[in-house]
Amino acid sequence: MDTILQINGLNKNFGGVKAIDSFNLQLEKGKIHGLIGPNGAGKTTIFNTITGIYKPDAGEIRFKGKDVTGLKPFQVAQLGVGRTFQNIRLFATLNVMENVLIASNLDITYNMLDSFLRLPKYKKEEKALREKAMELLKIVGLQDLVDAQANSLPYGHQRKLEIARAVALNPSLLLLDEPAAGMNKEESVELVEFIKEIKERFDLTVLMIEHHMDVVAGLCDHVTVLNFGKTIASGRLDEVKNNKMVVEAYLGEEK
Ligand SMILES: Nc1ncnc2c1ncn2[C@@H]1O[C@H](COP(=O)(O)OP(=O)(O)OP(=O)(O)O)[C@@H](O)[C@H]1O
Repeated sequence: MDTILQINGLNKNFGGVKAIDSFNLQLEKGKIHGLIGPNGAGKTTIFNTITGIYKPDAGEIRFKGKDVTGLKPFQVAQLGVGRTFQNIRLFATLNVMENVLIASNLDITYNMLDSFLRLPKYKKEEKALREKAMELLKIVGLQDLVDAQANSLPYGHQRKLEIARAVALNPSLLLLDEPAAGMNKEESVELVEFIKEIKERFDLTVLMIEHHMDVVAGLCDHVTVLNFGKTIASGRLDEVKNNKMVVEAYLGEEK
């Protein structure tokens, strides 16, 4: 197996709160892994630590074999880790195509002069970026809305646009923070198909935080269940969902 992300003994405290307590994870390339658990369990803190927003107090994060612990967010992104946020972060007043192109622009190799003189290198790369953006927008089903302002889109479309934007950066690992939040049943069924499609098409490995168990069941090969920063179970969803600690901590809340 080819491990893409390896986390060993990760700790993060906020004052007296152990937000992450001795967290370990081994994520194999091409898998979809779920992080689940009740509110405040430490899931988003794990994402923020992987992506360099927080420095861990202890532990190690290796991405594709490289130690990335404590790197800056832009360095982690450049190495191939893309993410979305729990609260959607789009450029609200830019249109759909512009939102995707802005992300793609982190990937360009032409320089200011190429761009100013509109030299062939600039034109060629711009064309390729637009084509990829359009392809992504087709997969998301937003191809007819390229000129629509991001904040005019319905919520479900904004979530999909945010994922398209993260994928435009060419990540190999995609972190999705509650992609189905606020979606109705029909939208979350569509989302499951959409995530499967982009995973195959762009050869992604996915780590996702999700509260909708139908979405987790539809996508995740494995899940890790957290409570108060600690891993209380891990395995396939059907294996862990009847675990006593899990039922008490989280799934029990839904019954
Ligand atoms: N920047 C911060 N400063 C202080 N405490 C924080 C900070 N970020 C998170 N925490 C605390 O760390 C713990 C874990 O929070 P975190 O947001 O990671 O949980 P979560 O599992 O993502 O929850 P949710 O499902 O509600 O998003 C909580 O007790 C939270 O209050």
